[in-house]
Amino acid sequence: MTPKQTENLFALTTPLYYVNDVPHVGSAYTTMAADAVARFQRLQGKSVLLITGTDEHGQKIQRTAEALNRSPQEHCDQIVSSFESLWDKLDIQYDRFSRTTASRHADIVKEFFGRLWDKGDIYLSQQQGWYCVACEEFKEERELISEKYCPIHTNKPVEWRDEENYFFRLSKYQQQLEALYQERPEFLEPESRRNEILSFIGQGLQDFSISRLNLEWGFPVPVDPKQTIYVWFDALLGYVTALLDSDQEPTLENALSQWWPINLHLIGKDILRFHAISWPALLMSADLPLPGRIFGHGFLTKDGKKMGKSLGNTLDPVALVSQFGSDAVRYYFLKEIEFGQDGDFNLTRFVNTLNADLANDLGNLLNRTLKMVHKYFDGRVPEVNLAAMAEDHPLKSYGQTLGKTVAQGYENLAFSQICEAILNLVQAGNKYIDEQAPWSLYKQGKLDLVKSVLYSVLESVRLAAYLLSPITPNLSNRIYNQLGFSIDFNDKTTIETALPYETHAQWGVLPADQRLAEPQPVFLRLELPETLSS
Ligand SMILES: Nc1ncnc2c1ncn2[C@@H]1O[C@H](COP(=O)(O)OP(=O)(O)OP(=O)(O)O)[C@@H](O)[C@H]1O
Repeated sequence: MTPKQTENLFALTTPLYYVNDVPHVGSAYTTMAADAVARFQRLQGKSVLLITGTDEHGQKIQRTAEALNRSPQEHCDQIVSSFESLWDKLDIQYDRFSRTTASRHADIVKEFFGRLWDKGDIYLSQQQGWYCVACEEFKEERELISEKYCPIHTNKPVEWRDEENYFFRLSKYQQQLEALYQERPEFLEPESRRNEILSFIGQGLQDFSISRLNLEWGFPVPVDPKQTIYVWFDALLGYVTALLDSDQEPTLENALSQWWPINLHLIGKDILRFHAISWPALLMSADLPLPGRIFGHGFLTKDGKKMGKSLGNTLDPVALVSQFGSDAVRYYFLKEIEFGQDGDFNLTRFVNTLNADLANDLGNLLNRTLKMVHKYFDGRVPEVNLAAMAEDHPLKSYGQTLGKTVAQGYENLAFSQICEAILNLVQAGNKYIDEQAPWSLYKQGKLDLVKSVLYSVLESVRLAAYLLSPITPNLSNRIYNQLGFSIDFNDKTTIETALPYETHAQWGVLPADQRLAEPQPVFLRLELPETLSS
């Protein structure tokens, strides 16, 4: 296999979402995080491949389609379009949308199955156990709630299964998996998830079935077409199929030639075992290198329960975006729920956070400063001697190190800390301008001081807008435009050259004499609605 050709590539994935229903804010959560990482990596000059898509096979989808009187394919097509349209509304810049019903995916799955078969890692045996169709997963009896529900889907009882299936020899990879987690602790984050998986592996891994009888909706097992390939076997390989260019022959060699191994899989903790145990073991069996890193984040909850399509307790992201805009939704979820932890949604907190952080602290600071620059300096960035500014200047000293801190935050997927660190600069800007009172300095004729104060505040707002741009690209665009730049954070073809991190994440980038636009509110205050409507 050709190793990854250059360090300059960064491939990442969201889960391929089940199409049992339209997406909800939970599906959006992982995708917004993935998009923020992808945008940050582009600013770092990387060529990025952001993969999202849909998992369309299996009993869960077949039953959903039957209940709606649609053919499974027709059903999948309808739901897929709602995912695509939500990603557009949320400004998600994905590069590949992988559908597991694509014919090229069938070729990849067949070839992969063949590798494992030739290795002797697949065999026929009897499968007995409790199956949760909503998870598409067998459950241990001890995991069940009231003896019949899986811990997540407490509205759909598990079903007893007793059938002959093909099995994958997971147990053979027990030691290799243990070694993986010992040698590469960063393979799975956060630490709490890694501990959970280590304890699961420590109990002893069992082989698992990778085919189903009496299920039409899926790919036939290549060696026995009466059986259908298990949805998760096929879904995980959707990440590999997505790596093919549209004009490439669907072979494993082609798929793995450029972007493999994928750098980062972002998932929710519900699908942790599939990614942290089954996926590396399947890849080990196929003699393929493993992905760089998996991050299993927490759940958005409603009344303490995971929001989900199967439970039906979801929040409609389309309604949220229509009412408040995509930046607001992206900022709120990434800032207010620590990535890795669970968090409940609260509409009042949503409105208050956005008004406080983006409308007041950031937006007003820019607005009032711009007004003064228009009044005192004819709307041009005042010229200052940056080198002469004291090293302990509160904005300069913080601004000089912020780019590094924030880059570390994006690498660590610490979105909440990133927002806090940027907000600290903005709040320091507000405090500084109030203390310095440039309007009084102007009256006293201290023009050099006025210039220095206004420049350092504008530069702080610029830096904040730049560093926030992976999370709030439209707000950052508006701020940059008011500061006189004609650069588009949403143009991923030019961003690498027009807005490189190594330059724009520094302090002192705003060019003297640059003409500023007329001040306009960059983030309108939100009103608390009585209800959310689509
Ligand atoms: N409540 C949630 N909080 C955070 N992420 C979620 C949530 N619900 C879904 N996700 C994201 O979607 C992935 C699961 O996708 P899936 O299509 O199974 O959605 P689902 O709504 O959980 O479906 P179901 O309720 O039928 O299990 C998770 O791993 C996570 O990435």
